[in-house]
Amino acid sequence: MTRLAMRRVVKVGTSLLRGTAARPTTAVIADLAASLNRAHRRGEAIALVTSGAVGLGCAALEMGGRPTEVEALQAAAAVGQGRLMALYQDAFAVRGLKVAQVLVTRGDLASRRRYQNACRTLEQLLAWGVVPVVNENDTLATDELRFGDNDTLSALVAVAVGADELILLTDVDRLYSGDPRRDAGAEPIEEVRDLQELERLSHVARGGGQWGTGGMTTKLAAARIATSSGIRVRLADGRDPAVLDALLAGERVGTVFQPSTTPLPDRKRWLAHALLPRGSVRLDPGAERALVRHGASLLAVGVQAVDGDFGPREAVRLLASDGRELGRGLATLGSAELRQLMGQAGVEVVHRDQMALTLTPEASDDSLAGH
Ligand SMILES: Nc1ncnc2c1ncn2[C@@H]1O[C@H](COP(=O)(O)OP(=O)(O)O)[C@@H](O)[C@H]1O
Ligand SMILES: N[C@@H](CCC(=O)OP(=O)(O)O)C(=O)O
Repeated sequence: MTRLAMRRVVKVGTSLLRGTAARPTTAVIADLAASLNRAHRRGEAIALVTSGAVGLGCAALEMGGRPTEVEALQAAAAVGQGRLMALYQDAFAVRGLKVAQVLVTRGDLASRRRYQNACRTLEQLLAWGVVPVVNENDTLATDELRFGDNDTLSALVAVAVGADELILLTDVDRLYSGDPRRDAGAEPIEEVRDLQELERLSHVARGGGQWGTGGMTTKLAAARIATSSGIRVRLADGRDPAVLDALLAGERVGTVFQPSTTPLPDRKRWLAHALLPRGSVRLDPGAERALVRHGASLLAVGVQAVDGDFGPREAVRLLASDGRELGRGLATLGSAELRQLMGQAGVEVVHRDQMALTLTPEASDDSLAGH
């Protein structure tokens, strides 16, 4: 069935939600509700990914800065998350819109079953015209199973709902060639056309402000996940309420990251981006060419090295001989057995159907040219 109405995921960062003396958090959320309501009335489906639990918790607890200890962050999030939802609920209710709280951890989305569950629940909420308000379950997430920033989470939510567009609202008006806070000569970048250009820009990204977590680094990682899944990404300044209206009207504001014209199919999106790799397998140039150019399965004969400790059917990173990530997949063999068998002919390591490559053949050709 083809969907006619636009489907968008809007991510609102901590830097924005904390508000300022001139525009407090309640005003930020009221403006968001007004803009999203206009899109909703046009029949568009919207999911919101919101930060702010830790920030609002800290404000409620009258802390001067963001604590560094995990317990304090998790406890502050428990205080702030309820407040955050109350603010959204009130602001949206004024306009007759219903919201739903959805809290997830990285571990939830890495499990195929729970990921599919999340997809179904989100789909049901959108079908009811309810706005899902998604955040990481900060209070329970453990170090190895957490996102930490909401950029990556928002990209996976966009993948999960099959969004057309992901809008990242933050406190800077677009991507620059350096952090504009520190580098006055940083040049604006208005369009990133494809994954290769995105890879080339990875060095421009720096960390975030005092309250934000990932800065531009995680926004570019989110753009990589979304665009390789066929989702357009727009990065813009949410401090001016008119900006979201302009974005929702399709106007060119901020930086646009164009979607891949050859997006990964559904299941492979999950394989490539939601799975948590337990180790990595390094390929020789011949194996890289066979996978990237010819869509072949990975055989032990092309494996140069095995890192980490993984069992059969667990996720691994597939690396080129120079360390570039080619993609991810579910291993047929565990790491111990693979170490014994690597270099041998006729042994399958990752079947092509259980593998998602995120490096384009062109980018691979560029780097293989030296071999
Ligand atoms: N290349 C860059 N272009 C634009 N902003 C950058 C860049 N590198 C770092 N930044 C910083 O990233 C910040 C936004 O990230 P962050 O504070 O994590 O916000 P959020 O809470 O919205 O995710 C900006 O305020 C800016 O100072
Ligand atoms: N889940 C956290 C948000 C983490 C965070 O700050 O992310 P980001 O807004 O991407 O810098 C919270 O609600 O406080």
